Amino acid sequence: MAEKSSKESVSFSVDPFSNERISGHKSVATNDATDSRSSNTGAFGFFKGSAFAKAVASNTEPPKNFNANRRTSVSAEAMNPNNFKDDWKAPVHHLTHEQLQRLNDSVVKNFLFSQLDQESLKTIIFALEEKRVNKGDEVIKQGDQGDFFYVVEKGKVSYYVDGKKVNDSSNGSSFGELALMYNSPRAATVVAESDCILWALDRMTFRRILLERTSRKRSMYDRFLKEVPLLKSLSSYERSKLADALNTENYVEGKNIVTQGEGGENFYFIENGTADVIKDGKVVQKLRKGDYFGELALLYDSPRQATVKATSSLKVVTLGKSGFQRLLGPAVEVLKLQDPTKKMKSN
Ligand SMILES: Nc1ncnc2c1ncn2[C@@H]1O[C@@H]2COP(=O)(O)O[C@H]2[C@H]1O
Repeated sequence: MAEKSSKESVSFSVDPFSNERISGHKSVATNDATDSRSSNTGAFGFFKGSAFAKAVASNTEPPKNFNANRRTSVSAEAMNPNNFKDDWKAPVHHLTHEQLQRLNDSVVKNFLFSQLDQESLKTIIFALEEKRVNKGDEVIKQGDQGDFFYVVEKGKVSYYVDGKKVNDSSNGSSFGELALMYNSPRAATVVAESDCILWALDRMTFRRILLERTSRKRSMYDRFLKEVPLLKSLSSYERSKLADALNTENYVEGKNIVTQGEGGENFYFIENGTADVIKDGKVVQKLRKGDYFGELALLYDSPRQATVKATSSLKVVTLGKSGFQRLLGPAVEVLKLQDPTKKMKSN
């Protein structure tokens, strides 16, 4: 297919309090490779210092040749992102300052975007398109071809497979990745349970920027998650969504992972190695592969109730607060029932 190169002028010199739209104006196809983009970080004082501000206001070059509406045939794409053709262009949408503010406050905080480099984050931000749907609207129909991946800014959606409700999700969740990842028909119907604000990301931008990470994480954590007793009640799809949110950390023997009295942001599973749980200077529990810790601070918004120290070289899988509340599903009830501080009191 003959591809045109494009040139777009991305002007960031807008009044942050105006409703003026910010972005590359929708791509204008020309054969001129020169770039008239300018950036003005001053306009982004609102998001000062954040990864979001840096991504949005960065001077670095967005991918060349943005093109809003190109649709690549499914069969032409390989699963391996390295095999993508290099003439890809992400769409660039106009975003108001108010939209950017909302993205900054919610969607961009999603773990899916948290470890992206600045350039990728910027591409994603401007490729996102706001979609408002009403209660009862069908956002995705099972069996259809996949076009967009969605992140829920606000509202609740339900998932139906063969007419039967399988689960639901709300603020901060995402859906519609399967058909884009596997070039398969939509695996479920997605219906808005309330009026919703969604952000849609086109399939090619999803594949170019999020596919590899998502596939890698899902396959990397799948075997381990299947073996964690706490997660036995999760479906394989719920385990996949959980895997998206996980990260790995390594500690040397003797290092504290969490410290009694401090605040807590993460929940941990031990992937390899051993650790001691130490409360008021006394070892109260020994942990090994498949065990978890760090749940109490997140369940009750309390300081860490004990210190956890690596007693060998230790590899842990971490889950942040928002994922913890959203992705552990029925396992959260199990965590509450198994609260070790309650067990200690009743002993
Ligand atoms: N149990 C489930 N099985 C399949 N898809 C699900 C399930 N729960 C939620 N979904 C989401 O529903 C989406 C429908 O479109 P996709 O198949 O692209 O991706 C699917 C998932 O993101």
